[in-house]
Amino acid sequence: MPTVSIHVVDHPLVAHKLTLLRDARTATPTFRSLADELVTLLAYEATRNAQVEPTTVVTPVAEARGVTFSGPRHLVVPVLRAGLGMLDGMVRLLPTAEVGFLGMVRNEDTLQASTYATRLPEHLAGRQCYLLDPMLATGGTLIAAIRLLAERGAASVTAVCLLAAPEGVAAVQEALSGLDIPVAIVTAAIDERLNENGYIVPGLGDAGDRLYGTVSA
Ligand SMILES: O=P(O)(O)OC[C@H]1O[C@H](OP(=O)(O)OP(=O)(O)O)[C@H](O)[C@@H]1O
Ligand SMILES: O=c1cc[nH]c(=O)[nH]1
Ligand SMILES: [Mg+2]
Repeated sequence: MPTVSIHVVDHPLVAHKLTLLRDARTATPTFRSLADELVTLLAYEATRNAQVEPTTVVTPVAEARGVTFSGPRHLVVPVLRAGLGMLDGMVRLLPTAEVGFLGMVRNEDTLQASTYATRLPEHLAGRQCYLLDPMLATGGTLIAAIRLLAERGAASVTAVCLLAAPEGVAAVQEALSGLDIPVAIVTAAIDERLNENGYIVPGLGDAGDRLYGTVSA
């Protein structure tokens, strides 16, 4: 099995909301709501391999067999800034998860990602981790973020993205092929390509700017 698996969520609800999100006429308040709704839909797929163990509960009628999450608590890590717009949508489905933070920014001239803030547990042994970042463009940001979680002992990393570029997916697969933990990317779509500025085409523009109403220099 390849280290990095890719899951494109093929569902009319996802496609409909993604189309509205892409539209340049969609203003910040609606963009935020759509991103939030989309993440909750993607979270359903992203948590498919959540570890569970058998349990029993007593219904008003009889005992029922079921399952409950097992192992240490899930860790959800939004990559600031834009990933923060995905946090509520994710923890809506994983309310018991711990939340860590990674601040990363891509230099728009060199397209190199750098880390400016880290607030994560030191040791992640046995923990299933979920990284939130709406855009997988060159892949530099995601590669660095996944490596950091793996170095701290994460049992698995699932990246939830709204959009990915084929170049970024290939870069992540190549860079992380030697990693000894499962890595998954769950996305609403893989677009055509990157443009000369490292933006996803057709994409949705700058996710951070659209979420927070800022304008890039
Ligand atoms: O795959 P890459 O080429 O590394 O690019 C993707 C990164 O770029 C964007 O963040 P940005 O640097 O714009 O920071 P922001 O979230 O603060 O806007 C995006 O949210 C990703 O983190
Ligand atoms: O298309 C892109 C690429 C990187 N970051 C974004 O916000 N959008
Ligand atoms: Mg940005």
